[in-house]
Order: sequence, then C-alpha cells, then structure tokens
Amino acid sequence: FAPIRSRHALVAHHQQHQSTLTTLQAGGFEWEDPTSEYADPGIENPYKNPSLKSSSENSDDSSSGDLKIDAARLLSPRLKGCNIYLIGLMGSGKSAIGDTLARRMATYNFLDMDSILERAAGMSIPSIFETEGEEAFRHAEATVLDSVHAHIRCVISTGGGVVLRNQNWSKLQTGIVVYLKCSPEVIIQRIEGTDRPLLQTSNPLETLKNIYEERREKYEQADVTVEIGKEMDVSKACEEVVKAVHEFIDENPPAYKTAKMKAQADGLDWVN
Ligand SMILES: Nc1ncnc2c1ncn2[C@@H]1O[C@H](COP(=O)(O)OP(=O)(O)O)[C@@H](O)[C@H]1O
Ligand SMILES: O=C(O)C1=C[C@@H](OP(=O)(O)O)[C@@H](O)[C@H](O)C1
Repeated sequence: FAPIRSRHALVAHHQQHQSTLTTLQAGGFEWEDPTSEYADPGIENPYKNPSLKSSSENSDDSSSGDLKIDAARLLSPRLKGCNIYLIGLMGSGKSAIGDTLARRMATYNFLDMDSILERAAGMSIPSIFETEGEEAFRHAEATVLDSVHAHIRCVISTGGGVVLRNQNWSKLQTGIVVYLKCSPEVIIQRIEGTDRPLLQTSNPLETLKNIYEERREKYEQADVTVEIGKEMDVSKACEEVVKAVHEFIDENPPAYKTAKMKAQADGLDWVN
C-alpha cells in the first residue's frame, strides 16, 4: 500500500473546505484506508483484556525462505494484530519512526493521523488552526482516532496533542501505547522553522518546554517509554522501540495465557 505521507501541505480556499471539516467532525468522512482488508472493529487488546484467548504466543510466521528475520519482524506474530500507538511531543519522531517500524515489521501498516486528518478535511493543519481554531482541530483529531482505532495491524503516529482528551485514551488503550520521550532542546533543532501552529511564537523553545511540562504526566501514562537521545537516528530509535515493545510483551503476556499456564502448573485441566 502507499503510506499517506503528505504533511501540512498548504491548501488554499479555506471557505470551500469548511463544510468538509464539519463533516469530518461529525464522523462522516472517508479516508484513504490501506488497512481495509484487515478491518475488524471487534479487535481487542489481548495484553489488556483478560477475557481474550491467545493462540500459540510464540508462533513465528516469519521463517519462510529468504525473508530477513529481525526483531521487528518477530514483533508482528507476538502482537496478534494489536496496534502500536506512538505518542510524544511534536517533532519527537512519531511519523519518521512509525513509518520505519511498520516497514520493518512487514505485516503492519503505517497510519499517520495528522495526514489522514488533513486529507479528510481537505485543509492543512495550520489552516485548520488558523481558520477554525484549536478546539475544532481537537474535535476532528478525536474523530480520526475513533476511525483508525477500529483497525488492526497498524503502527499509528498520533498528533502530539492526542493525549489531552481523556476520551482519546479509551481508544489509545486498545493498543500498545509507546511514548517517544525526546527533550525540547533536541526537538527544536529538528523542527525549527516548520509550520507547526503551536510553535509560531517569538520563542519556540520556551513554548515547547511549557507544552512539555503541561503534558508530561499524560505522556507518562503510556505502556512503554523510549528515550530518544540526541545522537539516536531514526533507525536506532526504531530498534529501541522494538526492544521495548518485546519487553512489554514479555512482562505482560496475554492474561489468558497466564491463567492457562497457572492452571496447568497447578495440575488442573484446562478447557479451551
Ligand atoms: N531520531 C531522529 N534523528 C534525526 N532526525 C529525526 C529523528 N526523528 C525524527 N527526525 C526528523 O525530525 C523531523 C520531525 O520528525 P517527525 O517524525 O515528523 O515528528 P512527529 O511526527 O513526532 O511530529 C523530521 O524531519 C524527521 O525526519
Ligand atoms: O502537539 C500538538 O498539539 C500538535 C502536534 C502536531 O502533530 P505532530 O506531533 O505530528 O507534529 C499536530 O497534530 C498539531 O500541530 C498539534
């Protein structure tokens, strides 16, 4: 599939697109959906829902022929379709790392919520902020999350502010939430001069530091935190995410499996 990558492309004729944004906010929008063949609104997170069954937890569908097997590729069968949500400050690398991660996992699709929103609204994010305001944007963002969370086998790059609304957490928690923790000082060097609307101030670093302080607790609600250091390029950061998610799964086996192992250890019969 072709990942959706256009970011913040400026679109003129704001008036013309206002009705599209209203439709989007009402939930009635269409988007280029590369995952439709996997769509399964009934998916639940086996790592968090104790009622879910697990098939062979260590099954590996990646052993065929000349496929290069790496730790990222081995994540897919362990996740059983469960989505990975990347959260973190703007510029922390959610899009870049998410795209790389999905490619390496091979059986996962990459979805970028900001890009989906821009396409569905027919407006760039700066235009939405400028003409409709932040509240309208947050509303649209929540609607996009409602839509994408119904899909499985996705690495999803969220917008930095998705953590702000409590209602969004009920969707994020259907997947494994990975916080890319990166300092404002490192980030600002990468994104200074770009069109992120919240950073159009006289002192973007100070603004980003304030946003970080305001959101810190929310980001820390993630299942997994990965520190993205100054010297860590996208490839290395992706490796660290893979390692951290494997560790999360090791420590949080599906509850069904734990119950089954315990029952067997206790000499009880287990009825599937
Ligand atoms: N670990 C990294 N090392 C170097 N550059 C990075 C890294 N992560 C992201 N970038 C670059 O920083 C910019 C912002 O990254 P992006 O993935 O768009 O962040 P986000 O999606 O979190 O807003 C992009 O130009 C991206 O290529
Ligand atoms: O942090 C935020 O509130 C925002 C982050 C942006 O996404 P990225 O985190 O992908 O830059 C985008 O959703 C919007 O500009 C608001």
